[in-house]
Amino acid sequence: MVVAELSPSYNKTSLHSSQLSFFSSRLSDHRRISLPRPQNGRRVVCSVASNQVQAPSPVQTEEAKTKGDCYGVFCLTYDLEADETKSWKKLINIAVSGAAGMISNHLLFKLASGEVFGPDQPIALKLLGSERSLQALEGVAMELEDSLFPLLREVNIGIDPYDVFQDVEWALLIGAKPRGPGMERAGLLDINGQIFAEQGKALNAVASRNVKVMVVGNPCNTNALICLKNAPNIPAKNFHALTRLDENRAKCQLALKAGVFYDKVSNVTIWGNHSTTQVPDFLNARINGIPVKEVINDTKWLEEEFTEMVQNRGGVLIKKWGRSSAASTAVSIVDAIRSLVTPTPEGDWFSSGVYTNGNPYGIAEDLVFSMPCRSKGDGDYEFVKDVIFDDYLLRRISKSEAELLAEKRCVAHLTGEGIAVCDLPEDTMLPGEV
Ligand SMILES: NC(=O)C1=CN([C@@H]2O[C@H](COP(=O)(O)OP(=O)(O)OC[C@H]3O[C@@H](n4cnc5c(N)ncnc54)[C@H](OP(=O)(O)O)[C@@H]3O)[C@@H](O)[C@H]2O)C=CC1
Ligand SMILES: O=C([O-])CC(=O)C(=O)O
Repeated sequence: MVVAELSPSYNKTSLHSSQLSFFSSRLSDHRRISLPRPQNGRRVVCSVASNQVQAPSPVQTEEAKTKGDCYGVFCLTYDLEADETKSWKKLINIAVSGAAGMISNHLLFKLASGEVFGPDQPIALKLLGSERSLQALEGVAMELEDSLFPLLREVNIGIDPYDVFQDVEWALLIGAKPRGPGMERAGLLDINGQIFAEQGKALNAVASRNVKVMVVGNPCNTNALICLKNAPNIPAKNFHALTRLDENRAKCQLALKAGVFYDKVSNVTIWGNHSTTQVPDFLNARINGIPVKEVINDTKWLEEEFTEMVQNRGGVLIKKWGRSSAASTAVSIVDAIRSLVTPTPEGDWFSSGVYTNGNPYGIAEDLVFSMPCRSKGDGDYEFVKDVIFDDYLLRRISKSEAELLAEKRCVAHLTGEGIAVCDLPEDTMLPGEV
C-alpha cells in the first residue's frame, strides 16, 4: 500500500489539496507532488484534482496508467482539452531550485500570476528542495494553492533533480549555500559548484533539449559555467547567470543623479562577474537617448562613486535590512526572463551573464560573463555589436575577466578540466558580502 509508505507531510498536503473546492468551475486543476524516493526505491507521484461545478470528468489517461504507485483519487487526471482553455498556449514546465528560499518566495507568485510569461500561458511549477526544506516546500505549495492562480496548472515538489527537471523548458536555479563567516571564496565555489554540477547533469539527462537555464545562486557566473559544462547536450548559449539586478541598480543610481525617472535610462551594460569586480558601463549608457557622460558631466563620480555604489549595493542593503536582496532579485529575474521572451525595444539592450564563445568584444572564451544582449523574443539572444570602449572600461573589464578565469581554474575538477588550482587574485566579494 502506497499510503503506508507516505510521510506525514504527504498526508498533510493531500488533505489540504482536497480543500481546493473554491476553484472556479472553469479551473479544472491538476497538481502533483513528487516526494523523495522511498527506501525501497519506489517513487510516489501524487496528483490532486480539484473542481467545483461542471468539472470535466476524471479520466484514466495513459499518463495516469503509467503513474505506478499512485493511490485512489491521486491517480485521476483531468482532461484539460475539455476545459475552457483553448485560447491558452501549451503548458510550459518551469523548475525552481531553492524554492523554499527568500527569493523564490517572491518569484513563484509572479510566475504563477502570469506576470512573466503572459496571461495566456499556463504553467507547471516544479519546485526543487532538499531534505531540510521539504516541509517548507509543502508550505510554499499550500500558499500557491490558496492563491487560486488560474494559470497555475500543476505544482510538483521534490528533492531529486532527475525527477524535478523532467521535461522542463525553464530552470531557475536559485538554491545555493550562503557564504558563512570565515568561509573562503574557494570553499564557496567548491560547495556550490558541486550543487550546480549535479544539477547540470540532471538537466542534461531529463530536461527539454532547449531548456533555458537562469543561474541565480552565487557565485552565479561560475556556477552557470559548471552547470553548462555538465550538460553537454544542451546548447551552452541557453545558460544565463543573473546580472539583471546589477543592471537595475545601475539604472536607479544614474536616474537619481540625473534627476530623471528611471525609465529614461537605457543601454546599461553590466560587464563581467556578479561580484565586486563587476563593471557598470556608463560609457554606452543613455539618459533620454543622450550619452550619460553628456548628461552627468562628472567623470569622477561615474568612475568612483557610481561604480562602487553598484558593486556594493547588495552589501549595503544587507546591513540595513539584515538579509540579502530578495524581492528586487525576484523582480530582476522576471525582467531577465521577459527580456528573452519579448522583443528588445529598438536600439536598447539588456545585460545577462552568458557563455563567451563567439563574443565580439575580445573577452576570453569559455567563461560566463555579463555582456549586452538583444532578443527577438524567442528565448534566444544575440550580442550587441555597436558598443564602444575606452581605456577605463577595458581595464575594468580585464579585471573582472581575470577574476572569472581564476574562478574557472579553481573549479576545474567540476568542469571536467582536470585538477583544480585555486589561486584567486584576491578574495573578492559577492555584492552582498561587502
Ligand atoms: N545573482 C544575483 O543577483 C543574486 C543572487 N543571490 C543568491 O541567490 C541565492 C539564494 O538566495 P536566497 O533565496 O535569498 O537565499 P535563502 O537562504 O533564502 O535560500 C537559499 C536556498 O538555498 C538552498 N540551499 C542549497 N544548498 C544549501 C546549503 N548547502 N546550505 C543551505 N542552503 C542551501 C536552501 O534550500 P534547500 O534546502 O531547499 O536546498 C535555501 O532555501 C544565494 O546564493 C544568493 O547569494 C541573491 C541575490 C542576488
Ligand atoms: O551576495 C548575496 O547573496 C547577494 C547578492 O548577490 C546581491 O545582493 O547582489
